[in-house]
Amino acid sequence: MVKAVVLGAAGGIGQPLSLLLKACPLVDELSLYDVVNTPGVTADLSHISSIAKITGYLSPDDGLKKALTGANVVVIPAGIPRKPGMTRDDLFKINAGIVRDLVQGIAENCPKAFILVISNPVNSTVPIAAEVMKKAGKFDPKRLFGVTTLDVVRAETFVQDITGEKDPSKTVIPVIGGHSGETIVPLFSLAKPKVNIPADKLAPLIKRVQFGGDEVVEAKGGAGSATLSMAYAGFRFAEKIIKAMKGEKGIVEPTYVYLPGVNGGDVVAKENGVDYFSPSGAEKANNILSELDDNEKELLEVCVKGLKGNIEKGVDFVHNPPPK
Ligand SMILES: NC(=O)C1=CN([C@@H]2O[C@H](COP(=O)(O)OP(=O)(O)OC[C@H]3O[C@@H](n4cnc5c(N)ncnc54)[C@H](O)[C@@H]3O)[C@@H](O)[C@H]2O)C=CC1
Ligand SMILES: O=C([O-])CC(=O)C(=O)O
Repeated sequence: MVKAVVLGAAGGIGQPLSLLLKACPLVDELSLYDVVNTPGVTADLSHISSIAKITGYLSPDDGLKKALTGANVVVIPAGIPRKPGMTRDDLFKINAGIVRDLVQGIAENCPKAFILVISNPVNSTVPIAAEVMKKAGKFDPKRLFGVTTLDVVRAETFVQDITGEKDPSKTVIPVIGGHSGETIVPLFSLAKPKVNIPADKLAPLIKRVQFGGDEVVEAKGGAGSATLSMAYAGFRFAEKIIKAMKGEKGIVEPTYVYLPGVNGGDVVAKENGVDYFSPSGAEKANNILSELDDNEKELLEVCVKGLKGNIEKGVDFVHNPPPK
């Protein structure tokens, strides 16, 4: 029995993500929660003739509790998106508190659920979620994920200009690190099947993956950031988690996790000097750092420097919250 919950379900990501989950035959029950507009989104999706039974709640009258009770997968796209000129870290002030409070709800109502954090800045909101779960004595690092799948999807898509591959999703590109600018490290040298990227095209390709989010933010001109591609990516990751829950083996997908608590993660943590990082797989933190080429090693150094500050900021927020 799979009960999936979307927190922030009425938003730009929340709506199409809820649509994909509603249509997914692996989901038995789907519960939506938002502070606005959940009844309308729920009524609309409820007319779709798929397996998932759908319910929707607003914040009053224990809405969060009702949505979360019995959940085993919770996806969180709640929070404000960027406008042109902003960094993801600029969202911290508002989104940190939103994620903290929603994860507190998870700790109280469905502590064993898999938690998939989409809300930015992911580099900090995942440590926030971990600290909230730790404080509640409910933290299981194998059940908390920062969703970085959009970076993988972008790497697959953008490299197609070079490979000419008909189906870009058939080229597997590990993307490690975090989820903002230079903390995103695509590893084109480890692409499967191998890709030959001309020297003059590699740096712009890497930059495009790292700053792909900005491309959408600029194009939307103040109306938000990636929503549809994010819903696709969020669903792709959620579906893999559901398949793993149902016993499927061999699933490999980069995702931002608390390394010391995941299989093989302690080695990756020690080598990088950071506790939160996206290694190359969710089920097992494959240590591929020794396989990087010299350029990728340099990118990784820059990544780790950026990540350290983002992680500390998230951890500190839970233990020393700013005055309300
Ligand atoms: N991880 C990733 O790769 C990506 C992350 N994002 C992030 O996802 C987040 C959401 O983006 P959009 O859907 O475009 O924003 P949006 O503004 O369209 O939707 C956010 C939704 O969250 C709801 N919300 C706000 N506070 C809430 C609370 N306390 N409880 C429940 N719901 C609450 C809002 O009412 C709204 O419906 C942003 O922080 C954005 O930066 C966006 C794209 C990619
Ligand atoms: O760029 C943003 O703010 C949204 C995001 O995380 C992305 O599209 O990768």
